[in-house]
Amino acid sequence: MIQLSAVAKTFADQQVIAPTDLTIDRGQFVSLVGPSGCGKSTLLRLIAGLEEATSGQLVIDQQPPAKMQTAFVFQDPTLLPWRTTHDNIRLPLELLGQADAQHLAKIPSAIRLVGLRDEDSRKLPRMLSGGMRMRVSLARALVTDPQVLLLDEPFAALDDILRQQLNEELLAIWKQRGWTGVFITHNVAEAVFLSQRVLVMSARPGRIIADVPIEFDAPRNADLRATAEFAAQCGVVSHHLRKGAA
Ligand SMILES: Nc1ncnc2c1ncn2[C@@H]1O[C@H](COP(=O)(O)OP(=O)(O)OP(=O)(O)O)[C@@H](O)[C@H]1O
Repeated sequence: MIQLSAVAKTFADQQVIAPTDLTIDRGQFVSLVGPSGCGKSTLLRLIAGLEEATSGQLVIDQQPPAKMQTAFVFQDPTLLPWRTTHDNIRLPLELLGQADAQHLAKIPSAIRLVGLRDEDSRKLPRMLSGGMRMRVSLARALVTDPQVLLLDEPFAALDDILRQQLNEELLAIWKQRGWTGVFITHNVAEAVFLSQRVLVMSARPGRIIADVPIEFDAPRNADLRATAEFAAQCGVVSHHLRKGAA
């Protein structure tokens, strides 16, 4: 469980995040939407332990976040160009001192989990499409079996159909692996499709102004996007977004 109690963040006298209380249950998938610059990435970095709160307390399963196993996926896949798919995915295991046979054996299943083929494991990033590079980035995050997966606009650079396909695959992986997910997006439909809750932040200093439960049953697929209920949920989130940006 991720728990924030009155967590605030200030950079050089400018408050970016106003005191915020938030609880995210273990295994929940939550999206974070809000106007540009409202502090979404900063909140994610606080959860990852990459930034320290200026005040308040943030714990994951009662521990400070730096001690927990979290993994990040960014919009830019940031693959090392001289390393193959396999060796890019191997990198976090090396950094964690886990480059032993038992851990390395997880790489082929991570490659298959994200929809890549075994032969892709020998390719360099320049030989892969944008979507395939994002899959490698996702596999690199998942190979360490994180408890918390933090995703900062991972699919923003991809075309819409591929983005929808990756949304569906991400949900299937989440169901299978059960990590806690915190997903930043500017796309309301993406947030509603993926999440059990959509948190809406206000303009800076960021505050959570709405916590919208999304209760669609599994499986969530392309048919769901075409329903009136889905459009209505997107409308609710958009309404809060407009209020928060004002
Ligand atoms: N390390 C830092 N030092 C100083 N200011 C920072 C730092 N990191 C973020 N900021 C500022 O904090 C504010 C919030 O940034 P953040 O990236 O969290 O917003 P965001 O909601 O993710 O934005 P976007 O949607 O455009 O990606 C911005 O004004 C940014 O310039």
